[in-house]
Amino acid sequence: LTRPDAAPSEAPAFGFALHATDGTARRGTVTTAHGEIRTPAFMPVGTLGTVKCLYPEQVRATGADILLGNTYHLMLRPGAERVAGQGGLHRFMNWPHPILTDSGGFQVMSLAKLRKITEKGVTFQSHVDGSRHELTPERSLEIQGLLGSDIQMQLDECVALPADRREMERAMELSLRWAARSKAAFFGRRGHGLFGIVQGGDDEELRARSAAGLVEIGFDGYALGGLAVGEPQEVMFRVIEATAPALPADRPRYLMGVGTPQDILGGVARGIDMFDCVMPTRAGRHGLAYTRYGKVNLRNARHADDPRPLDAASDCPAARDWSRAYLHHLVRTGEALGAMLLTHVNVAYYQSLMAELRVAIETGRFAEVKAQIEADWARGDI
Ligand SMILES: Nc1nc(=O)c2cc3nc(NCCN4CCCCC4)[nH]c3cc2[nH]1
Repeated sequence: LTRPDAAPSEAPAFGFALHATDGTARRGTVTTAHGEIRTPAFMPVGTLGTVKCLYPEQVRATGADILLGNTYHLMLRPGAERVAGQGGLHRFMNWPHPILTDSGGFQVMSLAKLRKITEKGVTFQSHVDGSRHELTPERSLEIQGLLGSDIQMQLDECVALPADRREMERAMELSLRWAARSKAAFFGRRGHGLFGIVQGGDDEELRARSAAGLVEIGFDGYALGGLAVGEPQEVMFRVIEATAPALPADRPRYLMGVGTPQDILGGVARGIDMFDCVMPTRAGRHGLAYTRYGKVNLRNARHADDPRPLDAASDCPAARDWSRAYLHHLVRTGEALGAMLLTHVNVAYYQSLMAELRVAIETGRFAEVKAQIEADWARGDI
């Protein structure tokens, strides 16, 4: 197994250092009990304690500093107390680096049945076996503590867009009350942080009230929730532009559930530090590759006799050492290696994009690097 978790007394304090800015783009480092996170950062999603189709060491080799896990899924299977009994999620999945866990509210609304939201919390039926469960701000943090996650998220309510203003206001104000309860319930072991989540839909006044309320309570970092829920990209960017400046510059900013490479590039440009999305892993299992020159659908017959790798210049073996013809064959036949290789390609591409942006901000060349990346995407895969 991996090295034993750092004893609480040795763990460094949770922190964020801002090293450089270029316009509104930021380059920083988050410090946690399980190590440092270079920002801007992309978190591969490991919902059930695994980044699907990859070994943890492969994920690490792509440059990922932190993974995302889900309270909702892990509380149902295998159960938070069971994971704690196995030494916590880091040891359970053999990932000795930082882990962030989502709080479960969003997943309940998108997956569970018979959901009921009250002031106390949310009750729901498991989408797995119909069993009944309750999540409150306090229980969500208890679960995240049992999992041992380094960055814990408050329980919140995310409304789908478009929504009417009263609905967005109600959910935002409930989330703020749950934020205060989360702060009171959070026993942050050394090196562990609690993030508040800004809500307010696409209404800039509600977003400003939510941000101000969270800053008043005080968190180790601030997430922008309620986005990537069906709104156009320009609406998401407008909300980020209205919200980011209202958040403390010396705390990480995390845009939840985002997104495509284009969304991430625009988010970094507007001052976002952390991202997560199922896109690279899910797309890999469906035969879709992300490359420097855009997306390549390996199901397409045009690849059947193409001897070229996806990207001969990549340092990811999956993008460099196999032909498109072979990848096409694996995808068409539904072979497991197809999902494994394309997941590896995609996670490695997302990490190479983040690494390129971190260097661009450090060297004051963000605008020209952004333009070159967008030109390469426009050129397309030839
Ligand atoms: N606690 C919490 N609060 C949110 O407001 C939230 C908002 C979110 N918005 C997304 N969007 C996910 C979009 N994703 C794009 C690729 C296909 C599957 C869905 N994930 C989210 C997760 C979230 N978690």
